[in-house]
Amino acid sequence: MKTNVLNQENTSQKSDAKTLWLAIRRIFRLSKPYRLKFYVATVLAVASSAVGLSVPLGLKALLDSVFQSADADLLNLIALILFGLFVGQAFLSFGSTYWLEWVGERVVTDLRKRLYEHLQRLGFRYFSDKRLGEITSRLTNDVGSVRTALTNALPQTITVTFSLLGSIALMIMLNWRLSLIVFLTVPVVTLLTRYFGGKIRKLSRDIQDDLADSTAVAEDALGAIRIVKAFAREVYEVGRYTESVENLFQTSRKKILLTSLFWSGISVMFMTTLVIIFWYGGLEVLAGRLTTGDLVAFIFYAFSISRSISQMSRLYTDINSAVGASDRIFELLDEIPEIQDSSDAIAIDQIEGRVEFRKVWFAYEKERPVLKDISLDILAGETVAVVGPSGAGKTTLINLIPRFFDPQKGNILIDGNDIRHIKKKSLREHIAIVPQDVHLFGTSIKENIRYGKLDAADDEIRRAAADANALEFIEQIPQGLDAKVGEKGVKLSGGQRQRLAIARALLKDPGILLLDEATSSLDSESEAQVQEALERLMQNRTTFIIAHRLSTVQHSDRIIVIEQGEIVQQGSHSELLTKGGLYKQLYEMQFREENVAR
Ligand SMILES: Nc1ncnc2c1ncn2[C@@H]1O[C@H](COP(=O)(O)OP(=O)(O)OP(=O)(O)O)[C@@H](O)[C@H]1O
Repeated sequence: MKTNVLNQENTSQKSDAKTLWLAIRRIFRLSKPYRLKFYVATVLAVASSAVGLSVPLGLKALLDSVFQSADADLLNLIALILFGLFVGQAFLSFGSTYWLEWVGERVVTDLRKRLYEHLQRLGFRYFSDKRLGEITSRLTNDVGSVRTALTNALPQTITVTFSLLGSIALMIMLNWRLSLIVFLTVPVVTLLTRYFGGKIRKLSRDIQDDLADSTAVAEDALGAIRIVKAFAREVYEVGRYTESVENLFQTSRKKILLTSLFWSGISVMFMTTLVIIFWYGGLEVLAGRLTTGDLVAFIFYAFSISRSISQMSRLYTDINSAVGASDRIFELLDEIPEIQDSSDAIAIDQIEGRVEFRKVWFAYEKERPVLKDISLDILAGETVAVVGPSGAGKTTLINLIPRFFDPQKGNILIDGNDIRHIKKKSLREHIAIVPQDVHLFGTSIKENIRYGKLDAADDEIRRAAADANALEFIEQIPQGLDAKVGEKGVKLSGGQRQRLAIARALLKDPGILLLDEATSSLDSESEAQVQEALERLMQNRTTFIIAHRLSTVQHSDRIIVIEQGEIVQQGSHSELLTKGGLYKQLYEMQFREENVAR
């Protein structure tokens, strides 16, 4: 039983060391494009430590010239040389610091770009499973840790190892018996480092998780500030945030405690060793086996060894911290985008707009199909309303057309081409969505409309705004089209935002239009204006409309009724009313409710 536990510990230590090593290699690989600069900087840093190593020898010569040879000229010369060495060291260290930091910042910039690009490629599923704050935390906080590993930890490891080995060699040359005392501490330090290193790495990952968690909590609440205020939940939200940052504090405190304990332990050990060296070295000088210069040089090397070993231990903890954070970055970079272009995917220039669903099955989670055996054949230019109870699968159905998700079974075709064989970018160029909850970017109204066609000229934008019934209200705003939209468009009403979204879609001029409850949250005056704009937008394109209010979809060419992921009815409004069934029930229920409301 006991051996089993030991074996397990052994294996986990080995695999720990392996993951650590793999992560370091991966972090190091990020600097590949700047390898030359990195190597130059490292060589400069090593040269600077080499100069540092020669300083005690200079001091020894200086002291011996005074105490043993009593030679003033030699003393002057050595002092000059020492001064030269210090100046040289300063230059070398400037060069190495500058270039290492340069490489670090460069790698961080590249990594941020790469992460962001990767995030943009990931599918909907990834974003619906994660909180936004968690993702942004990776872009900001975690990337910073990789920078530390690359600019500080890795190069320092090289220079510290160099100066450690150099000091050891020179020390043995000076007096091997005295050196033995220093070496006795090595196994203890190694054991301590291994023990604390693993724990610190785990805590570092926990810290990054807690940090991400608190960012997510804040972003959640600040993003929904209207709801927070409407429910007067400011104090509650402060409480939620406080709890998460306090958690972070507790984890950080544990890490600080462990790091400081470890550090102080090492420090005490080395100071004790130094005292022993002073004492034993003094005895050797008294016995005539060591000169004063030798002893001073020796003490310098012992200091240098002590500094190198404690630096190494610190570096080990730093690297462990960085690896903890970098795990999260690499995890994100390794996430494979769910929706990818197949190798034979084609780009399409123009589309007619015929949409076919062939026996389509879709599930978000295994064994729980949300769409079941959907078959549809929609003609180009047709207006199709998708109706049904809440949770029936309406949004899911239209989300499959731009490939936000891929069905598990069956195919979707546009103009006879399976959408899996159309380049994703090209497919989405031909589809526009007007959702219920319009998102506006924090730029100008003009830029928000231009999002539909990035190279649109100003007069095209103006025309689109006019056709979307938006120009009138835009012109009442002092800066007009150039007015900035507040974060998430808080300065505009729901109906105004809808009309900007319509202008955006008009500019895009897509073959297929998806309207997801576009008018459901508007009052009747706003709705009339939006409805009119929508009708203009729907002309000559295949349109799918999801609507809860059936009065808005009566004039559609076809109404599809979905219940629990299945198409239960389809036909025109009058056909469905005559046939009876779910549509008639839903319609009569709403008709009664609207009459009561009046
Ligand atoms: N990202 C998701 N992950 C897991 N399940 C989901 C996801 N999105 C939707 N669902 C589930 O799939 C089902 C269909 O959802 P969908 O949004 O398509 O319905 P809907 O008919 O548009 O509903 P509503 O009219 O209320 O908007 C629901 O049971 C919903 O809980």
